[in-house]
Amino acid sequence: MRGLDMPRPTDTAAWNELSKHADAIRGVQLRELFAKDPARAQRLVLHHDDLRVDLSKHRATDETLRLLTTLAEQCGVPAMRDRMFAGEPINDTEGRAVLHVALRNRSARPIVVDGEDVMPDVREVLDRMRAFADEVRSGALRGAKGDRITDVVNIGIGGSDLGPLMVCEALSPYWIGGPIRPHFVSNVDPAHLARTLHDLRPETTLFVVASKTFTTQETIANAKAARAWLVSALGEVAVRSHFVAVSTNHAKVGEFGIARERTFGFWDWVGGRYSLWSAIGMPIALAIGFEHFEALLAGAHGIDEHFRTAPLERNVPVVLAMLGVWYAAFFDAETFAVLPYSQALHRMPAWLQQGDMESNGKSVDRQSKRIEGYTTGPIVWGEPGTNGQHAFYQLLHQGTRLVPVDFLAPLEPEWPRPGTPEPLASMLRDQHTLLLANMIAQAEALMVGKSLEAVTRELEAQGLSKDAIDRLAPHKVFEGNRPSTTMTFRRLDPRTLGALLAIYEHRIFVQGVIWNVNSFDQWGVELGKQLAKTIEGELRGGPSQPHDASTAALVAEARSVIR
Ligand SMILES: O=P(O)(O)OC[C@H]1O[C@H](O)[C@H](O)[C@@H](O)[C@@H]1O
Repeated sequence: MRGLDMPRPTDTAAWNELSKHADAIRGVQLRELFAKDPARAQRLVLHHDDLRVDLSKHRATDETLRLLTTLAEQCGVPAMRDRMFAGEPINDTEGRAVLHVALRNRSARPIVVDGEDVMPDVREVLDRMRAFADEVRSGALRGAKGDRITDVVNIGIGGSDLGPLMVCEALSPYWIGGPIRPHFVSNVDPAHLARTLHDLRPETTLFVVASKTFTTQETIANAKAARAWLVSALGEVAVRSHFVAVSTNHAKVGEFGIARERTFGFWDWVGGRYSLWSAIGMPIALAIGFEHFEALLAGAHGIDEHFRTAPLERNVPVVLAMLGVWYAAFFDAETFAVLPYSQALHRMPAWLQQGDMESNGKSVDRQSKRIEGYTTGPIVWGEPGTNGQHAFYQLLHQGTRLVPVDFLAPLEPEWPRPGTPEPLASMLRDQHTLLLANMIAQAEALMVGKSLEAVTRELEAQGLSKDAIDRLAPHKVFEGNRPSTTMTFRRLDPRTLGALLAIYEHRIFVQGVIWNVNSFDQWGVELGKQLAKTIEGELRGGPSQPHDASTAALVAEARSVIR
């Protein structure tokens, strides 16, 4: 066995047992489990700080959870987790350590990569971020014409966009009315940049060019255009005071013209999709203030410690991961929906899509063999409640596919804020009550369903004929038995948000170990980038390249309209 070789899940004894157990449980209704054992509502709940994770509505018994924990052990989850924390190069196709946990390590524990503690460097960058964020927020550091900076535009894509964007949206009560408004430009579609700049003034705008590699086509194109916008208004000299960079590639940043003292670094052991905790979090620190950014880190660190030390059967990310494996392996679940009942978390599904699908969307295992006999990462999707209810919940309730879902909600509303006048304040509070009622009801409806008898009785009471009832009733039946996790917490503050996000990151990690894939490379994004370069050349008038007939026709059509 090579260093990182882990057993294929299907070769373990636990998988075999789970497979038999799944056959036995498939016909069991959650309603029956609750009727027989109401105490599961208390027993199958995990806690971390004020986070309550209700697992009782899963198609799982104590025996299921025991077997899933055994599978985690037999697949080497604890060993791999310890290797990650120990700074070993577990991203073996790129020969890199995986240490986003070091970025939020609030303890005095050193974290060593290649014999060197990385914590002093981490702390140094955090100190520089603090100093910079404080100076911009206080107005000590101003624009080229002496104006206060009021707007920060993050230019980045993928991991250099989704994390900070999602966090800034989630924590908007911490910046609305404050000194800095954050904006995010990611798409190479010029509309994204142009529309964002339309409402901004160059004198008061700071650009954060965020790119781990500083070679990403979209980011460099947007950064160059933003620079042209600034220079045409304020001259070349303004670039110094209106641009900062976040990157691991200092040489490329220098070529772009951003000085070293305006560059905030990170390291190749930070994966792009795990980087919001690094200097990639600069727009967060600028918008909400460094102390709140630190609270976010502290929340994530709390989960890191829990993940590292809690027994597997009480370990929140481990149990959540294993339930995901359970449905994918034995219930043909192809997707996984994240449904935050919190408008603030509306970009969380998008962030998680990159985190999960770029990490575990693989079909070759750690032994470089094509994966056979099981599926890997699910399709991740979701929208905030209650919007989703009026869009796709039909399929969740009555579709032919099983979709495990995570419901998430803060019990306290973020609005009204202090000072909101009545009667608006009580109306907003009341809306939050409606929001929670909907979430709890949806989880109940998915699980309990509605039987043919109940539907028939209802239709009879409405006076429908027997014929009409026979025709209509089956359409109104809800099978139920559809599983969900419900995660509730007191408030969506930076600390709780940090904890939530870290849970999902480690969930991805654990599933990657079970499925025996390297969750930390992303070769699957390369081919499209490579082909786009060739086609770009053709669209710009370069010689035609060999393509299939469909691609060649599209290239020809696009060429005919491009000036
Ligand atoms: O931060 P950058 O180097 O600009 O990379 C931005 C993104 O681009 C790539 O396509 C990767 O798939 C992502 O993992 C990454 O987050």
